Amino acid sequence: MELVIEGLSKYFEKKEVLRDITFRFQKGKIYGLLGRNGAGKTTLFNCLNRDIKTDGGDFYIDEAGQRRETTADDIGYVLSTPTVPEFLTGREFLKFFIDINQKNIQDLKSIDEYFEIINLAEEDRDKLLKDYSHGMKNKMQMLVNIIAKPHILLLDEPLTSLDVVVAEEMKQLLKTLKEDQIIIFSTHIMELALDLCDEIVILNHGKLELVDQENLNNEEFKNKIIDTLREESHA
Ligand SMILES: Nc1ncnc2c1ncn2[C@@H]1O[C@H](COP(=O)(O)OP(=O)(O)OP(=O)(O)O)[C@@H](O)[C@H]1O
Repeated sequence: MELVIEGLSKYFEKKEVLRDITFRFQKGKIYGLLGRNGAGKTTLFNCLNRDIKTDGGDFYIDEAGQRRETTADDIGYVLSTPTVPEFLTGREFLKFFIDINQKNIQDLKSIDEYFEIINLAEEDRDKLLKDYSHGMKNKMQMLVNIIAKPHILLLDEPLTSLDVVVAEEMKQLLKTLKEDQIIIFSTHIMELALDLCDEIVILNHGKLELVDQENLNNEEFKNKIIDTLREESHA
């Protein structure tokens, strides 16, 4: 399975944020999406999630040469600012999510087993989501996406608010998920991208560009990424 983007463009008034983007993302890989502030990473995710309209181009799923449109079920989107129904407890939210998605969930587990995946303390499971910390809400968002296992997982700066232990657990979890999914992960943290991702993709001048790792060691690769990102500031 591949997510194919062809000639995608997006303007905000006269500002061209995404410029004729063409790229193929492959199943089984975690892609680190790097770009400077305002480069258009969130805009790209919003387009792929159909939250905003594109101004040109197309994207679709290619399954063994068969082209099909993406559906809402294909895509999971974890926002940097988590949005959860604040009036529900963690347990009520999970139960509701599982109830409405039951037919699509493989290997259904108990609610508490799901909480164990994200190491949410027992005392927090019956608290209202409005009283969860930013990191805890983020973990809940990650968890529903882990349960639903969409074909394409878009993660917009998801680990930034997690403490080091949880971030490490999430990284390991993402590595186990990637086999069946395309994971696109935007981050400003270069070490995280290098550590977690199979490919590094830079959003530069409104275009997506794969950074070829060749035989570079981590330090050289890092410098190459910074050089590419720096070039944009002179554009
Ligand atoms: N709804 C909108 N209306 C007008 N301009 C917008 C809108 N959304 C985003 N932009 C502009 O599009 C550009 C890209 O923004 P976007 O949020 O996609 O960047 P980003 O790469 O995610 O940035 P960051 O890393 O800082 O989060 C910015 O110049 C931003 O001001």
